Amino acid sequence: MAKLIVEKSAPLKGTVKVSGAKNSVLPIIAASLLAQETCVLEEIPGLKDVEVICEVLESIGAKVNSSKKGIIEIHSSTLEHFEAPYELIRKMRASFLVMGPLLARKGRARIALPGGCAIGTRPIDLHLKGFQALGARIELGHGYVEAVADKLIGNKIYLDFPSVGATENIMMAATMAEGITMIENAAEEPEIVDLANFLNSLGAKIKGAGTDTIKIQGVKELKGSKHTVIPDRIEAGTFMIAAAITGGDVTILNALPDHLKPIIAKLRECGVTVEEYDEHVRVKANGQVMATDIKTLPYPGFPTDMQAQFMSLLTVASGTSVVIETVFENRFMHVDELKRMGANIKIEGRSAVVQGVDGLQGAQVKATDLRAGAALILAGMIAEGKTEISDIHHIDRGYVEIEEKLRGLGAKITRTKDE
Ligand SMILES: CC(=O)N[C@H]1[C@@H](OP(=O)(O)OP(=O)(O)OC[C@H]2O[C@@H](n3ccc(=O)[nH]c3=O)[C@H](O)[C@@H]2O)O[C@H](CO)[C@@H](O)[C@@H]1O
Ligand SMILES: C=C(OP(=O)(O)O)C(=O)O
Repeated sequence: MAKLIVEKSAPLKGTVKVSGAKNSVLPIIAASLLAQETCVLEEIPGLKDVEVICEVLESIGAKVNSSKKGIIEIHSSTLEHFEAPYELIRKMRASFLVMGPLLARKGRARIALPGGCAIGTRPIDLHLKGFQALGARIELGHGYVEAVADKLIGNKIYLDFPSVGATENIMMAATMAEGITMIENAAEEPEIVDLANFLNSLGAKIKGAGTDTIKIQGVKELKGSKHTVIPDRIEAGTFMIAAAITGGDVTILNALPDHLKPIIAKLRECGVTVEEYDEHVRVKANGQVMATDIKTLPYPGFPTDMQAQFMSLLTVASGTSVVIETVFENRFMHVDELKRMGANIKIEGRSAVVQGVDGLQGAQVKATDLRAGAALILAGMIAEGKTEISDIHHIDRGYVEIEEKLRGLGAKITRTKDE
């Protein structure tokens, strides 16, 4: 299997451009199933996950044209099937996001249960609770969940936790339900706002996205539209840490400071300079990084998807940091790998206590999940010697041309070919 080889690099310098957001594009592609006319999506990142969701759409009967780089055209006027098989759901949990649109379009959806993954058990109870509240009957069996509804009817739905996926799935299902749906304790992530903006461009009537209460007035039909996906705030955050950890000075283009508030605040607490502009940020290191504490929370709190990368930075900070993971119950898989590189980290329940060390050493390590993989690249750039990262298919799920982009900033990183 291919590996990434990372060597100790000079301070990163220069400019890098962030791609469209993975976590926006996946629900938006799923939402295209709701449209009777063509949808044209722009700023599409060339990611493995995007290929998988397009395969899911095609398996349902949508026509997907991705011949132009960065643009996808989707035609969903006729949908032949209402089922997404295990082979596709297994590849990517976010495939489950086709359930809401299929239920709205076909009155029926049969989707393989996604199951857990390296970062937690990741149940879908809140998605199902929402569909039931809209009038769907839910049946579970043989590893599949089936939802059926002659007609969806708007309702008030309170989410026990502001789940991103549940908010998206319910919002999509409700676009064509009869009457008004209110989602309370909804997720407030920028990707929810992007999805709502896309749905509204198709003719949906959604208000309040980006707050904890989303109101959806059902409409009869959705048309087509053209939409540009927002920048990936997690990719931007990863480059920000890359600048900070190597003692560099990097300008990150296509990065919205408004979406990066907790990352900017925490980097400043570490003593790093962050300059904010309309659509870019500049990150400049100022010598030794200082320890700080982090607690992951739903947006606008510190994102769980940046926890592993920030921890890499804290491994070499002066002093002791505490990192608390509250969103996923098992998102510390990178800790053992960082410890193999000489980090001093102790896990106590949902907290990791990171005692800064003078330096890291290169080692053979494994990307246990997407962001764990990104964290190891960051650690590899400051470690003495060579770091060899295996299982990099996880990294390719969420980062476009990561080694080319980092090399453009002066990093020493190469990919070995598949054996
Ligand atoms: C494709 C995508 O957008 N992925 C993101 C999305 O994942 P995803 O949408 O899966 O994350 P959720 O916000 O749903 O999950 C947050 C927490 O809620 C729990 N939960 C969720 C649904 C449910 O029905 N029941 C339940 O208990 C989960 O197990 C987890 O502990 O948001 C996460 C939290 O910001 C990010 O880490 C992921 O990168
Ligand atoms: C956890 C992540 O993604 P997904 O929900 O697609 O697994 C992530 O992007 O870090």
